[in-house]
Amino acid sequence: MSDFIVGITGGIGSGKTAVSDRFAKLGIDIVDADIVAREVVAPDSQAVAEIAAHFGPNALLSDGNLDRMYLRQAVFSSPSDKTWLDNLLHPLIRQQMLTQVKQATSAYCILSVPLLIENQLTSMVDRTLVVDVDEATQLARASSRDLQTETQIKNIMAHQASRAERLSHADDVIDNSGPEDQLDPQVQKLHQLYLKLSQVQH
Ligand SMILES: CC(C)(COP(=O)(O)OP(=O)(O)OC[C@H]1O[C@@H](n2cnc3c(N)ncnc32)[C@H](O)[C@@H]1O)[C@@H](O)C(=O)NCCC(=O)NCCS
Ligand SMILES: Nc1ncnc2c1ncn2[C@@H]1O[C@H](COP(=O)(O)OP(=O)(O)OP(=O)(O)O)[C@@H](O)[C@H]1O
Repeated sequence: MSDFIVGITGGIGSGKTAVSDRFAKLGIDIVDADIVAREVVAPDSQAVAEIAAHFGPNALLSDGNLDRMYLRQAVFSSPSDKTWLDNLLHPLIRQQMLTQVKQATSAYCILSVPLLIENQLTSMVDRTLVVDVDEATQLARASSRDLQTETQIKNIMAHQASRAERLSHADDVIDNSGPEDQLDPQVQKLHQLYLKLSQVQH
């Protein structure tokens, strides 16, 4: 198991995946909460059965997978449904992230979690790295990627920590306001730092 865990966080569309892909290229093991969140709702899982019972058959596609568009619409317009889904999934996601972190073997490992601050998960990590862009950039990038309207993205952002709140928890910050290749030197620099810190930890 890697002894040193770096948590990456950032709002929707901030560039967490673009950053963690670069650490992965350097040989660092990545545990990604968005991927884990999909694993815990595999077709035929207990969680999917509970979701179908709560939201009705429209919440599932004919192949047994979640209808993610339907659910996104449902939970981000109904606080009680969002709380219900979060209460079901967040403990499962947390458990599965812990299992995957234990399997990591690289010098340090990365835990990428959109809701690291919101769900008070900073105690799971040794260091918090925030991927930072302004809200207008988040909106533009997330809406062009996900084919969601800016109103939908704004609504999701309203359920996440503010930029200032997130930055107040940061040990390190990556500025992703420029073109993607400006991430490379920032990731390289932090990689060297994390290699050093993980050695001190031993
Ligand atoms: C509602 C669902 C089905 C919509 O699926 P969809 O494919 O449209 O979104 P996806 O999972 O790719 O999430 C995209 C982004 O939305 C944001 N987001 C997702 N869920 C939440 C949430 N409960 N609260 C705040 N932001 C959220 C995150 O920034 C995330 O990166 C899905 O987001 C979900 O299962 N959410 C509950 C689990 C969760 O909290 N996941 C995110 C962090 S672990
Ligand atoms: N510096 C950049 N310049 C232009 N586009 C970018 C940049 N960084 C990321 N993107 C694009 O913006 C979108 C969001 O980036 P990415 O998926 O890495 O964010 P994320 O934080 O993982 O998002 P989410 O939390 O929504 O999953 C993607 O389509 C990505 O290709």
